[in-house]
Amino acid sequence: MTRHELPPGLSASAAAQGFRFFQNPLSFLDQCVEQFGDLFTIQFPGSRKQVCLSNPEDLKEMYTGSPDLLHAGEAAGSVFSPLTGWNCTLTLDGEAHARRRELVQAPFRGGHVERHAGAMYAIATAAIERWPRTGRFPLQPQMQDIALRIIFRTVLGLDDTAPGHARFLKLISQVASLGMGSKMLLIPALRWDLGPLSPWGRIVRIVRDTDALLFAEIARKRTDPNLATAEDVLSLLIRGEGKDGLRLTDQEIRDETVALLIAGLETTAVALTWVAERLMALPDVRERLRAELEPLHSNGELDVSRLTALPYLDAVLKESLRSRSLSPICGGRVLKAPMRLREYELPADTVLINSPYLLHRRRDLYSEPDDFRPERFLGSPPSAHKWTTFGGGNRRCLGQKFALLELKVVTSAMVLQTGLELATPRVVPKADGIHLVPASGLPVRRGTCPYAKAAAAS
Ligand code: HEM
Repeated sequence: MTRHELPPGLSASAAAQGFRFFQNPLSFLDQCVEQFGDLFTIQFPGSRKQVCLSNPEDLKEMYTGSPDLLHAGEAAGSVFSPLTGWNCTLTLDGEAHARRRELVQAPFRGGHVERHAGAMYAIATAAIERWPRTGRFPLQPQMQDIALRIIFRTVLGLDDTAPGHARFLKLISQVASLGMGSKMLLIPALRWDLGPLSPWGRIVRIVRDTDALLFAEIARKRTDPNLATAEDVLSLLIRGEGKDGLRLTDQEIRDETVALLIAGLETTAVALTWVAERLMALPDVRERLRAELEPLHSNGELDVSRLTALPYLDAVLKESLRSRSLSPICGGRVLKAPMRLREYELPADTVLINSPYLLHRRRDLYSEPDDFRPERFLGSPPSAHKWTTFGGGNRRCLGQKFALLELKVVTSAMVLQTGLELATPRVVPKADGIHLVPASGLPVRRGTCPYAKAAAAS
């Protein structure tokens, strides 16, 4: 029997659900799954009803369904459009999305991405050198700094020698953290520009200032004699040509760049922090990883071109991304027509969301899910709808290859260069905007590192 009905959900008001979710998203989701099973409905203030999926069969339907029925751009745009606009890969849908994605994906394909490995390694090793030698310090801001400098260099083609680089770095880090952290983006009713001191007014001005720098950089690059050979993403977007022969306008390049900053900066920084946490908490894993890296490391130099071939490093990262989900929920799709899912006929305008947190902890998919076991992924890559860190289907993360390379390079630099130790007995995840981050920024201290000693002695 077909029913036009949503799966069950909490009877609390949207405001109460929103409050509880932002207080503690994990216990909110745990309670829902315990009460209703792996398909339930939630609602937050000012937003549509959301059906939360964490079963691989349901996720397959969502990720492989028709892009005309399932609008991911509309879902993303309802949150991010104040920063990105509605005309970029992240917020477009249908044919326009497919055409744009083809163009913007080119710099993130194999071949292009690997060329950034050397720069990523140089940035990571220089940053690690600057970490405090004594005492406790929070690791998360350090990882944010590395991810920021990597994106500045590889996406914008800029480094510390660029005029005004410090202000540019500050602004893009503010835009990226707004994208991931601001409740005003998640709750449109809070968006009131009451001047530069009001919370939304501040955001509007940060975006305006960043735009001025981005447009100036696009104009500079267009006349740069090195444009034809430059490998940074911005230059490739300027040079890029779609199948229809069309090129991106300055406004479109600006929107795509902001979308890449929002999608790619905080995500990678948080992932790096959790990988570091796992390695500090699990010395056996760390030592096995160090042994795998050793043959690639001589005279203080690492052969980064061989990192992508290391099976244990790859498995450690995938297991870290499984066991420490960056976002409790992600990947919204707005239904443009009713959709059948199990015994439900979901009405148009419902939003489907994925909970990687719930999916990646399913006992029927991952035995003893609380254990950290990279071996799960050794020789058997994660299957599409059972491991959804990067989403799926036609909206799968466009920067996945880039992100995994960055995780591999920075993690290797960290394992080889430092003997980092946890400076807190218990690491608790806490919600920060749409991300789960270690509480207190993950306090750490430097310990001893055999490789650092060898380098100092030689
Ligand atoms: C560990 C790091 C990262 C994680 C976990 C991550 C995760 C995701 C997820 C879950 C989605 C939504 C997919 C869906 O709805 O099916 C997404 C989309 C996207 N990501 Fe990433 N991401 C990461 C890094 C990056 C980086 C480094 C970039 C680029 C610099 C990037 C660019 C994008 C873009 C442009 C989209 C939108 C794709 C589209 O709608 O067609 N991401 N990412």
